[in-house]
Amino acid sequence: MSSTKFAKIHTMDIDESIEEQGQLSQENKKLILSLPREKGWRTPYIYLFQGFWCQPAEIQAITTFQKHFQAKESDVFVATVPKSGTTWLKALTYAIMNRQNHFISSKNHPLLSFNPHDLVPFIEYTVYGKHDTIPDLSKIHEPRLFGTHIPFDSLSNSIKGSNCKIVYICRNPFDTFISSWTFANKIKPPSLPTLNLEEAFEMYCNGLVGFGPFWNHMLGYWNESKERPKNVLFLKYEDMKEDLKFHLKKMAEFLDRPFTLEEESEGVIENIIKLCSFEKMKGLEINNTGTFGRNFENKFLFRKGEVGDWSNYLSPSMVEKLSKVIEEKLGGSDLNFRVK
Ligand SMILES: Nc1ncnc2c1ncn2[C@@H]1O[C@H](COP(=O)(O)OS(=O)(=O)O)[C@@H](OP(=O)(O)O)[C@H]1O
Repeated sequence: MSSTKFAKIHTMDIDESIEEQGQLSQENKKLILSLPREKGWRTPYIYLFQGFWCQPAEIQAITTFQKHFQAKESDVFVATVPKSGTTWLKALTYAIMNRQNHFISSKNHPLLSFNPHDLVPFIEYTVYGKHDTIPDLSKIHEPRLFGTHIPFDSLSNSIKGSNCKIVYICRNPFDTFISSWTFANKIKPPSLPTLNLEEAFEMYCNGLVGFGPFWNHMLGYWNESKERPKNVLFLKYEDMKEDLKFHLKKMAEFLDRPFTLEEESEGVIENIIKLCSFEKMKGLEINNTGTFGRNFENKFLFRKGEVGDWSNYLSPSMVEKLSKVIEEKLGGSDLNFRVK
């Protein structure tokens, strides 16, 4: 594997978050300087890169990933809109994929001692984001499981051209917004002021949010799931909440690991549901003490886990405005959401 040298940048001409987020190569610094930027949610700025908004360190990780990642046919990606059920979907996918080696009812199941983000690492944070050399992925046990928030169009060509599987989840934009806003204020550096609800809401409605606009993110995977249903499975948080058993069976079939009749009669599906439930995961020691990604506390990943909590925050005029945005941006597709 080749290695890339990342030079430490000592300038104030981009923004301080670049220094905070780590080292950038000269090439990436030049690239970032050329991009449109706007105020960020938990970094001073976010940058418009390949049609979506993200932070400098993410841009560097994504460009390295795009250049170097070689997909394998057996790879599985858990792709998500941030704050739409990523942690839950990673846990469910891991449990399904590994149930021959890790029995769901085992007291030593990895999901009892590791946060799902450690078991299914993010491409743009953990796999490429923390390295100043290109990571050697050749020794990872197959099938490899990765997570990502990267929009479909920006996945590496090797993924788009391969037979690997992508499980995607999104969530109604009202709850996704509240989850994103509360999370951003919990994990932002103390140097940044608290982001108020109204300001964050305007940014969200204008598409200015990490990996947004959210409508483009959803439509990219939605369209691909229709074109290549064997490769992209499109899920919604609300549907999973409503009937998880049905969706677990769908996921297992999509991942070529259907539940056998014996497994069904032994209650394997119900045990996966319990193992990955909000209450179970929130109660684990690892999820109260550990950290993930860039040292964010695991406990912030588990807030309420409900459909409809937005109604405790948004005014009628905000609801009207976001409904209009959703209609305008997604109305032409047959993609819609249950919001309560
Ligand atoms: N097991 C389980 N079941 C149902 N819901 C769950 C579960 N785990 C996390 N959550 C809720 O998901 C929201 C966090 O979203 P993500 O996991 O996508 O966050 S992240 O993008 O990975 O940071 C966040 O939603 P809100 O509670 O509405 O903020 C979490 O509470």
